[in-house]
Amino acid sequence: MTDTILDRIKAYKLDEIADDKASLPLADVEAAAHNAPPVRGFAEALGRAQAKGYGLIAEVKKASPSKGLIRKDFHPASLAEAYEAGGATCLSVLTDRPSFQGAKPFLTQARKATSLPALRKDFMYDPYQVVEARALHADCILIIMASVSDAQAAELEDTAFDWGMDALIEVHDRAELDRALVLKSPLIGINNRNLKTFETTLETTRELSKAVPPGRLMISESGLNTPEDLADMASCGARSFLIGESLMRQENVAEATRALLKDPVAA
Ligand SMILES: O=P(O)(O)OC[C@@H](O)[C@@H](O)c1c[nH]c2ccccc12
Repeated sequence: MTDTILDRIKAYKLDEIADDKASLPLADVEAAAHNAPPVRGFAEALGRAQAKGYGLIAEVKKASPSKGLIRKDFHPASLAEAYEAGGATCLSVLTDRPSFQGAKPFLTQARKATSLPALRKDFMYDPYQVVEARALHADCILIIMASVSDAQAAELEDTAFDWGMDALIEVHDRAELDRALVLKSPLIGINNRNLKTFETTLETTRELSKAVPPGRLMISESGLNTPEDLADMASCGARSFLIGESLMRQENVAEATRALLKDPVAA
């Protein structure tokens, strides 16, 4: 079978982690994590936001493997400020370089420019990366069920909780959702994009949302473009969203964020 993009990402990520561990031992990363500013409650902020409207995790994203360069004029701190001004609840910052042209300092820069909790958006396999996320000031990490075993997922989640962070558990099909529900985290992200084929359809949230039990906080991820899309997802019970590309393509990001969050019925 030919490799999927996810297989290729995993291969270079494991090499990267080995290199990072060799140049900066875990004890040093832990020391940096201990010196990081206090955690901002990520799940708590989403819960509060969606109690009165929508929760928005706005993504600082320069490029992607499927779309190439998304935004030329790219300054993580000013983009984060624009998101906050437009009403975003949380930030997501890509730290993966080979596929997304991200960088680890982008996370620290974006978070520091706002008072919003921030997600480290990367492909996580090793607890080392979770501690590193906190050292970069992350408040939440991503666990992609499509690319980890059950044991790995539990280990990543435990490490996040040990450091006071939240964990967003990402799923794309029913089997991944069932595995995610064995974990402790209340945050379930339904990715509308298949990370193996890049096919994106909101049908994924429409279908999988039916199997998410009450008590979990559902986040619809990827391929969301309009207030009507958000209303569609909300009618399935997903009132929090992870959105990158459609906002990153706009010249005025604050204005675009505000416009996207407008209730399409009231507007
Ligand atoms: O740019 P979009 O279509 O709004 O999607 C954002 C986010 O959901 C997407 O970047 C994403 C979801 N899961 C991921 C895992 C790794 C990298 C990226 C992602």
